Amino acid sequence: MLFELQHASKCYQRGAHKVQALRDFSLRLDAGEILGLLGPNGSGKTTFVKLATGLCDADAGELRWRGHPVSGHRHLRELGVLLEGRGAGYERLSTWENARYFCGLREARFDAAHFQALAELLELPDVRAPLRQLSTGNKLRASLLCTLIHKPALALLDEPTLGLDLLGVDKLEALVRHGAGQGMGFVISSHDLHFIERLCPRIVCISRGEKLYDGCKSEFLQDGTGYVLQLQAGPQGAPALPEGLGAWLPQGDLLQLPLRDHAQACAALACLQPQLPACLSMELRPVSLRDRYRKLVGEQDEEGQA
Ligand SMILES: Nc1ncnc2c1ncn2[C@@H]1O[C@H](COP(=O)(O)OP(=O)(O)OP(=O)(O)O)[C@@H](O)[C@H]1O
Repeated sequence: MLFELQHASKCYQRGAHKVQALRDFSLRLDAGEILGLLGPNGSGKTTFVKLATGLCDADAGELRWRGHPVSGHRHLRELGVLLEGRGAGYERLSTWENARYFCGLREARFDAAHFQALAELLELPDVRAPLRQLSTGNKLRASLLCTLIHKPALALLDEPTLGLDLLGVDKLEALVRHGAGQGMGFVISSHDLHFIERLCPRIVCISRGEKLYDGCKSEFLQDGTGYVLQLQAGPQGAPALPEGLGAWLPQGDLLQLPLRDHAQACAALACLQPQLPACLSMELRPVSLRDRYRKLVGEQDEEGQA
C-alpha cells in the first residue's frame, strides 16, 4: 500500500458559516494504480488533494504513506502535484530550468534523459523558451513535466486536461499509462469524463464531501443498464413504448431509454422501428461513465432535497 487517508474530515470557515468540505473520507491507493476522482463542483476533490499534500490540515483523520503515519513533510518528495489545472512553474524560467529547480526543491537528482523522455512523450516544442512565451496548453504540458520530473511514487493531478487540445490529452494519457507501467500511482481528478473513462480502471465518486462509490470502473458501469436509446422526438411527440420497456427519461430536449442488454436493445429497436423515421434524431449507444455518474450524483441530490 502506497498511500492511505483514513477518516479525514475538513471544515472551512467562510464568514459566519462553516463549510464541510470533506466528511469521514477514506482512500487508499497501491503503486501502479490509476484512480479517477469524480465529483460535482465543490464536492471536495481539491480539498482531498490539499490534505494529501499537506497544503491544508485535516480536522480529523490520518494520512499514511507506505504503511506508516505521515510525520513531517518527507513524503512530499515522493509526490507530484498539479493543482486545479495549473502548475507552479516560474514564467520567466524555461521548462528545462523549471524542471531543474523543482528537482532541487525535492532533493532529487535531475535526470536529463528522463527530462528528454517526458518532453518527447508530451511533444513539448521548445523546452528552452521561458514559460511566459508558451501557449496555455504548452504551459500545462510543461507543468506536467515538472510534476513528474523527480519520478514521484504518486502523482495527484487535479484537472490535468484543462486547456489541453486533443493531441495534448492523448499525450497525457500515454504519459500516465507509461508512469503506471513503471509503478507510479495516479489520482486524477477531472470533469473530463471521457478522459477518466478511457484511462482509469478505478473510480472514486464523491459528492458533498462524502464518498458515493469506490471501485472498479467496469462494476461502476454495470448497474443493470447496458445501452441507452436516445432520440429527439418529432412533432408527433415521444414514440409510444410497448409494455415492459419502461418509460422515456427527459434529458434536456432529448429523450432517453435505458436498456438492459443487447437483446433488449434489439427488441426495443424492432418495436419502435415504424415510429423512428418521425424522430428528429436517434442514437443507440453503450452506457457511459457520464450516464452512470449523472445518475449517481442525481440520486444523491434527490435524497438531499427529500
Ligand atoms: N479556502 C476555503 N475557504 C472556504 N471554503 C472553501 C475553501 N476551499 C474550498 N472551500 C469550499 O469547500 C468545498 C469543497 O471545495 P473543493 O475546492 O474541495 O471542491 P472541488 O470538488 O475541488 O470543486 P471543483 O470541481 O469546483 O474544483 C466547497 O464548498 C468550497 O467552496
